[in-house]
Amino acid sequence: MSKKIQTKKWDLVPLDGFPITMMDKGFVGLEECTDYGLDKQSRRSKKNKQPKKRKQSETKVKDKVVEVPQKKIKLSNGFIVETCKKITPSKANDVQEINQDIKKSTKKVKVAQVKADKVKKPKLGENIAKVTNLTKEDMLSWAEFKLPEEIVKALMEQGFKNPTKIQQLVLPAAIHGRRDILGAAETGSGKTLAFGLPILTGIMKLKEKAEQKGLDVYDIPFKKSSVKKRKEVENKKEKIKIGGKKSKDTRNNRKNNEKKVVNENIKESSEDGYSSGDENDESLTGDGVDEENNDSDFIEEIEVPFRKQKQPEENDSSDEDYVHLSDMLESDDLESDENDEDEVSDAEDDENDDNDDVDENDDEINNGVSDDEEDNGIDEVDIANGGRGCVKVIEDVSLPEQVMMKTGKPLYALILTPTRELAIQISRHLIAAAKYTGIKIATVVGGMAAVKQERVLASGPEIVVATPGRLWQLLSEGQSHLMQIPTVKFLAIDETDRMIERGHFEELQPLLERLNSEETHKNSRQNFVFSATLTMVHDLPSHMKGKKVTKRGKVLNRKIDKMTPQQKIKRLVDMIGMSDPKVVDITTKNLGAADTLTECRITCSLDQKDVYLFYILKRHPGRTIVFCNSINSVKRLAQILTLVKCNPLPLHASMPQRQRLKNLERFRDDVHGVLVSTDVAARGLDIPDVDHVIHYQVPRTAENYIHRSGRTARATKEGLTILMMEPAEAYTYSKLCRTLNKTSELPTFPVPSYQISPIRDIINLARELDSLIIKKKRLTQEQSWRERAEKEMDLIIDDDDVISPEFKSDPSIDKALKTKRKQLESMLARPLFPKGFSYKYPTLNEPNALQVTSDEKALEVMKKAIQSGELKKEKRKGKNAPLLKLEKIFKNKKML
Ligand SMILES: Nc1ncnc2c1ncn2[C@@H]1O[C@H](COP(=O)(O)OP(=O)(O)OP(=O)(O)O)[C@@H](O)[C@H]1O
Repeated sequence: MSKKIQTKKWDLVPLDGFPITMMDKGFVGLEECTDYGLDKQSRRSKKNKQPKKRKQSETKVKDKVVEVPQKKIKLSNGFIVETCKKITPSKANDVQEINQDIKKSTKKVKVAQVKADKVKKPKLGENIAKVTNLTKEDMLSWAEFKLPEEIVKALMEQGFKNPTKIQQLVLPAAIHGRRDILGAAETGSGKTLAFGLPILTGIMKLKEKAEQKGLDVYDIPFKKSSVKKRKEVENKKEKIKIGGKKSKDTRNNRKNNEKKVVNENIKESSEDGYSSGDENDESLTGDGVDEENNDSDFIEEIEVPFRKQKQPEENDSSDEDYVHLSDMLESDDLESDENDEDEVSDAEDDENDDNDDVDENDDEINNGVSDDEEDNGIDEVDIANGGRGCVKVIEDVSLPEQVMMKTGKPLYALILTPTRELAIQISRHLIAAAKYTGIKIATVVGGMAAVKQERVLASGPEIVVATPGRLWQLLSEGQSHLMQIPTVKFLAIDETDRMIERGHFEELQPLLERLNSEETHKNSRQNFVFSATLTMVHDLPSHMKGKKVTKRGKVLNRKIDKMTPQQKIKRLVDMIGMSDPKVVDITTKNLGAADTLTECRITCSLDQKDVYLFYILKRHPGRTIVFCNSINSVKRLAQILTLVKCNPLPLHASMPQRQRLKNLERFRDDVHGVLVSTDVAARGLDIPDVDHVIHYQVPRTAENYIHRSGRTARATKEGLTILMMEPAEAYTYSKLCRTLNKTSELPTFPVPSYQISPIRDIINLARELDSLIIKKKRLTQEQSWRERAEKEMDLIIDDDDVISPEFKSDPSIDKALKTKRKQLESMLARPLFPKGFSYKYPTLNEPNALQVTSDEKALEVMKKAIQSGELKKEKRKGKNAPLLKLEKIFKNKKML
């Protein structure tokens, strides 16, 4: 044994159970080296160059070890046996531990850093922290709504100096009038806070009232002033009828009295529209003492400028034909209820069949990819969650017995949305506004752990923002906080038209039944119904019109009419249980699209769509959403765009929820991000500064067109939407234009024809590569499936059935893949739009040359094109003017 080894510290290893035979051969014992001396200061090893900190901790360890070996016995066979009271832990291990400690601490620092980075990054729906220099004085335009200070402070921090138009019109009626609201305004106009602020304010006032009066919130008789006002007037009328005299004079007096009583009662009701039981009683017994009519808050709401004044230069009459919500609610259509039941349900059928019809059509337009999962609501199915998502057929579900739950933490408000992302976004918008109020908001959506959501619900949040599927699930399981749903004081349904579409949210009907199960609570609940497309109705599909031949060959004359907007709204009001809703409709002839949106189209063959899309993405980079009609189209397009290095972020309903949110956040953080999505992202998503929305396929409904397009041009910003259309989509396109009251076609986006050919080569190559990849994938899948099946079933395969090795990994495919990949890489490495390029070109869609500078935005290009188109029209008119004049003179002469 070398000297080196001898100097080491050795420890005895017990030999219990060791074979005796070995002992016979002179084997007496075993020792283990407990100290390799790696930490010795004298040694010139790299390990000696340890940071100070490490050395310190080592010395500490050293200090701890005081035991030294007591006896050393050298055995005849050369082994050394030594005894010691305590085993000194190896310093080598210490070093290791220390190293681990250091690693751990650096890891911790890194994790903390990553966490800090994450903290800095706002989540979806969170406002990117702006530094606003707003002061309290700047917020004066909010003063008239008497919002609580805490809310104004939060709005100030977000830089919301003024209310948006819809907020301006909704807040007085909602906060002071406590009216139900039917709100329609263009996309991106701030509808979320138009219902969010009254809800937050209402909750704060309710809490305050309960505290002041020492009442339980549950016990506050919660009357809507509008309902109360009507009842009071009716009561008074009744009283006067019984006891009043018939003379003219007294009738006049009575009229005056009536007026006074109304005013007085209104004055007596609390200013905020919430009343305690005492107040209510007092008001009913009021004798009509003369008082000044100084509180007209609840008598009439602020007049809403419903109709946009027609500009003299506007020569289309679309706004004339446009029926506003206010017109609808005043119309007789809404007042009659029973007679039009059948018509309504027929019209509903049509709406559904309309979709079916388009589906048939759509099979031709989805690039030949079959859309099994698609859509008609199926887009909402959460496959990862066992199909449990927004679409579920409710059959004989018995809910736990309805009991009036008093958990001590009332559920004040329920907000329903059609998609999970929207629910999350709304929650975050409300959380930001409620920052200083202490109001808690919970999000209940599918695709995420239900347990977590249950835990949050157990803490008793005042507001729940939910999608119908998960909400119904938790309610069915008897979640105690949700059992208070029938007593909620506020209900908001965002994107309501989508929510009530038949076949889309089967859970909504039973949910509404549950919400409306108690008449008193239903009547006192304040309802908010919002969408940009509340009034839009579709044309009947062709197969629904005219005659129908039954299976037995009988010819039926169908009397199916298109659902009127009035019927649609009436159905909605009835379904939700609204009473005397205040209508705020500020949509214009654009039918829900923002005024700042520039619309255009690209007409090309189906085969060319990818080419034109690639051109737009490369030539005009910017934050772009590409909408497809089906999940399969999204997958295919995302694959092609990945191959041509556009870094697309796919988004569709069969993706895991986490990935969906991640992709949305990545998209938000990338100024050149490309989101390829189904209509799951069409509604409500508020991603700032989206430059372009591209409809890769003509959307199935006009609503979808409006909502998809509304992802750009938000909150007064400008944006561009491009509709890509191939010949087979012409019918859907014309239907879309009809529903949108378009009197002229969408203008064409200018694309230079000669710039397209190199791009076409790239796309063709990418497609070839894509089909090779799919082929290879299929082969691999098939092979692994066979192998698994063989294993599982313990099959013995005939020689004939064995896959030949060259078929297993087709070398020709691999080779072709390699070459094509290389080819594509080199093509992509070349500049697509070389410098020095004049940018003067004849365009395919716009035959006249256009001046485009290299860094021009697509929006600018389009605006120029529209302008030059207008100019040309004017010119043409100008050119023909003398001729027309002559013709007129000639005609006049003839007449004479
Ligand atoms: N008073 C305000 N001042 C400035 N910005 C506001 C104000 N209110 C809301 N916003 C911002 O406007 C944007 C659009 O708001 P919101 O998402 O509520 O629009 P929306 O009308 O619901 O749109 P959509 O119809 O697409 O759902 C959001 O980024 C929001 O933060």
